[in-house]
Amino acid sequence: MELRSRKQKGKDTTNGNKNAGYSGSSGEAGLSTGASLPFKIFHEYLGPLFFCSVCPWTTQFIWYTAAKADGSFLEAFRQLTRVEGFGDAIRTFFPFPSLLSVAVVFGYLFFALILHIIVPGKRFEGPVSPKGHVPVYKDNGLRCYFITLLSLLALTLVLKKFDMTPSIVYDRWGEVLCVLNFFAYSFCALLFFKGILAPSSIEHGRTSSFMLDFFWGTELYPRIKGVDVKVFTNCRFGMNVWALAVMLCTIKSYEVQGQFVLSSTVSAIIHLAYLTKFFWWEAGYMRTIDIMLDRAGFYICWGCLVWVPGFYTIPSLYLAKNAPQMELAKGLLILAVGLAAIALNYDADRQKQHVRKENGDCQVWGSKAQVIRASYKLESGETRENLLLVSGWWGIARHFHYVPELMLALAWSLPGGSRHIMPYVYFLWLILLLTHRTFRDDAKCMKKYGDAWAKYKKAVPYKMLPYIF
Ligand SMILES: NC(=O)C1=CN([C@@H]2O[C@H](COP(=O)(O)OP(=O)(O)OC[C@H]3O[C@@H](n4cnc5c(N)ncnc54)[C@H](OP(=O)(O)O)[C@@H]3O)[C@@H](O)[C@H]2O)C=CC1
Ligand SMILES: CC(C)CCC[C@@H](C)[C@H]1CC[C@H]2C3=CC=C4C[C@@H](O)CC[C@]4(C)[C@H]3CC[C@]12C
Repeated sequence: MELRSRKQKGKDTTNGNKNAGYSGSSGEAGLSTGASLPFKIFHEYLGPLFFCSVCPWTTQFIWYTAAKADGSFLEAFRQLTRVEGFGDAIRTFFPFPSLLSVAVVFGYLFFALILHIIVPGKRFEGPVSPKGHVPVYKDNGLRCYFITLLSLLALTLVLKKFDMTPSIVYDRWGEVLCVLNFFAYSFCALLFFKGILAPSSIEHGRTSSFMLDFFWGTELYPRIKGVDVKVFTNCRFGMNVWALAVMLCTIKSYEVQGQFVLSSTVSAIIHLAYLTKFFWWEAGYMRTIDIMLDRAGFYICWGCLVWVPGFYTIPSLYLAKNAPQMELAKGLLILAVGLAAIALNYDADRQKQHVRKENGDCQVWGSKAQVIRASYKLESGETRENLLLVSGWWGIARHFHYVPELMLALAWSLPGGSRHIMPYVYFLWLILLLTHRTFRDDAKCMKKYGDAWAKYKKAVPYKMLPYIF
């Protein structure tokens, strides 16, 4: 069972726009009163409405391109122009789910939930929130991940005895995404009301816009029956389904080609190394923007329930049917670059956390860690202190660790070759997401640390790449 939060459940109906907390975890989505009206309308209504309506079409279109148009967006668009009216478009891109697809989705949701509840893990605390809430978690991510992957391998062997294959899920991917959409939308609606009517902690609130509340969420750390919602949607569901999808696509590629092809195998190994690293470091993930800043709304929850399975899997979905031949030397080089980038990205995340754990009393790259002691205030007025690392990876640029993140994404896309743009779409998306994130994080830290952050910015002036950005 998920451990209970240390802080007592509390009520706070503060308008999310106007919270004065250090990080704006409750108010970050809101606007300062000085924002112009068109911007406010876009930010609070049109933007969220756009994402909530366009994103499901995007993931279905991706599936359609991989499954029905040989990975060619041009061909998929050509076919799109042939559909007659909105109803026909819906039928084409949102295939009516079979019983099997419903069983696969709900069966896996149930499996993941049970696993999360019964698999033991060490208790640990997340960072203190602006209102003083300290979320408590159990560290069982890596165990759940390995059990999940082993279960798929066992299932594959059992099905083989009956001349069946789990890659049937790949063949029904369009339907699976439809079921996931249905579930994710309903779940986000439930979370919206839960955050207003029965919040799990003091970190909740509303803005003046219903659309923004649905998109961004009404609660930062919701729990249902003791289970942390974001741990479940982001880690137990999203990241595990990503790994399962990579494996299913590799099995599909094996069936299509009659052998393991180097290109799809290299891409799969880099993916699985990355995902294993993620679960190894899962406790650290509880200290990132997704958890500290983003509430449990459409963005994070629908994102991890549908966008991760439907969009983050693009290179694998493409390679399942279109894996090109690749020379051994090229494959090994890509593999080496991908694994090195994963190690580098992990080391940067680890370095920052290690220095804080040791209170700066440690070595970074062979010399004493250079730090800025940054104080910040909780909404209660209580003052706390955090260390900002100024040496090591964090002295090169303020988000230098995003560079290896991009490199590894490129490494698992390159095996797709140069016939189509499709395998690179995830990489292109990641450039936008991470660039935007450097601005979001700067704004968040400036608000939290003030002068200390300004001092860090002066010492480390570049956001991601020295002399460039
Ligand atoms: N594939 C994907 O879609 C994405 C992957 N990622 C990956 O997820 C991981 C986490 O990234 P992300 O969530 O963006 O968060 P970061 O790891 O960049 O963490 C940001 C937080 O770290 C703290 N911090 C910032 N600078 C310093 C410093 N110099 N010293 C110590 N602490 C500092 C601040 O939090 P505090 O309040 O504690 O001070 C800041 O808000 C990365 O590996 C990233 O590459 C990230 C985004 C998308
Ligand atoms: C509504 C959609 C258009 C947007 C949804 C975005 C989210 C699904 C993603 C936003 C940030 C992403 C992540 C952040 C950090 C991560 C750590 C990394 O090691 C693994 C990946 C990830 C968990 C990643 C997952 C998707 C997001 C939450």
